[in-house]
Amino acid sequence: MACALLFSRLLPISHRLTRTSVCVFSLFLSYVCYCLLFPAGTIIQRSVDVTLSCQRVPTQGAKMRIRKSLSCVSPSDVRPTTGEEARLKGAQSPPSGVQVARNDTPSPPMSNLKFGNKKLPNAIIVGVKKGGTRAVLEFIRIHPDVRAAGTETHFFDRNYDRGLEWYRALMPRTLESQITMEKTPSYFVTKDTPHRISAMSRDTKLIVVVRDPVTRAISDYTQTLSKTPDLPSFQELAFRNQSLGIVDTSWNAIRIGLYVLHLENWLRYFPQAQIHFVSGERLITDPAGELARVQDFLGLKRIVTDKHFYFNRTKGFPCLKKPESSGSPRCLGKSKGRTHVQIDRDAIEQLRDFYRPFNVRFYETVGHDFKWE
Ligand SMILES: Nc1ncnc2c1ncn2[C@@H]1O[C@H](COP(=O)(O)OS(=O)(=O)O)[C@@H](OP(=O)(O)O)[C@H]1O
Repeated sequence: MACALLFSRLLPISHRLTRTSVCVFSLFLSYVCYCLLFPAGTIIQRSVDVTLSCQRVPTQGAKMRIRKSLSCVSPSDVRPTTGEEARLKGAQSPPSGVQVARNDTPSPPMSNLKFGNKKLPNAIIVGVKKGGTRAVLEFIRIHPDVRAAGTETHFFDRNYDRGLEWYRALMPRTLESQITMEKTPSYFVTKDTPHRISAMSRDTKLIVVVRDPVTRAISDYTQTLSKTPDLPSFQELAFRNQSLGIVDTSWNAIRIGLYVLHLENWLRYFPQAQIHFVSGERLITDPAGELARVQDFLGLKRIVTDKHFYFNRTKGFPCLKKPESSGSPRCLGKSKGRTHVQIDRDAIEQLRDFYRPFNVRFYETVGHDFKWE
């Protein structure tokens, strides 16, 4: 418009052009100036680019929708990203040509998102040796909210000096909703273990699988004999003087069965409500019933039920229809459910007499009669 006014002033007045022709000429000059300042097609081309960028991205599924929104952002929309967005970007890189501001905050690796983190156990099967601890662990770990260390860690009795991080590293990865478990049966009879577990966490839930101490001692002896064939006889180890009925309580196979004495040590550090006792006998006759109580104790939904078990006649024990690690039925290994060494009746009766008062005290303390007679 300024060009047009200037031009009209320069025209000789004598030409006496009409007002209308000046206006038309001014408009023409305005158009020429405009075209010189803004090359043709610039605005049109840009708007086409943005439209194509959005159309190229498929729109099925949530991830695709997120990608679409990223690819369609205008530069003014670009801003530092939140952790969640950064993770999404890790999975889906933005399309070429779209500049997205980088977030320098490291996002968790995808492996963490997929498998969770290694956590110290929330619940530990602390005993007793030969009580049925492996069966309880294998049965409870088919629950989707339970993950367990496969092998016995012996952290609180043999490896305590290695530190909690060493222990944590042995644990499986768990999601926030899952609980971590391990089993080491020797914990129950190790003096230092209760206070060490309580130092890790006073909230740790404890499970003890108990079994008739006489049968347990024979099972223990059978296992040792399988590894040490020249072992003295059961009676020689169990009694200081069998004719007088004096039992050798220094022999581990006998000592472990004095449940009430070991329990007293645990009760100095943990309230009884935090210790759950599984009957080793009922674990064989009614695994689903015992597992229902274990799930209740752990605050889990009752998912492991009688549908998960079948009785294997050859093995003579309940087995899993579908264990955690595979889709086929599975019984516990050969070392679980062995034929016991024959022990004479008198020795068994003497041991029953020996254990009776300890058993009664144990029943009274835990408020349950296990009927070991
Ligand atoms: N379903 C099933 N299958 C096989 N075995 C079963 C099962 N349920 C309980 N049990 C009993 O578990 C006993 C072994 O106990 P533990 O696993 O605690 O032994 S160990 O301390 O880990 O060595 C083992 O003891 P033994 O019979 O003396 O071998 C079994 O009686």
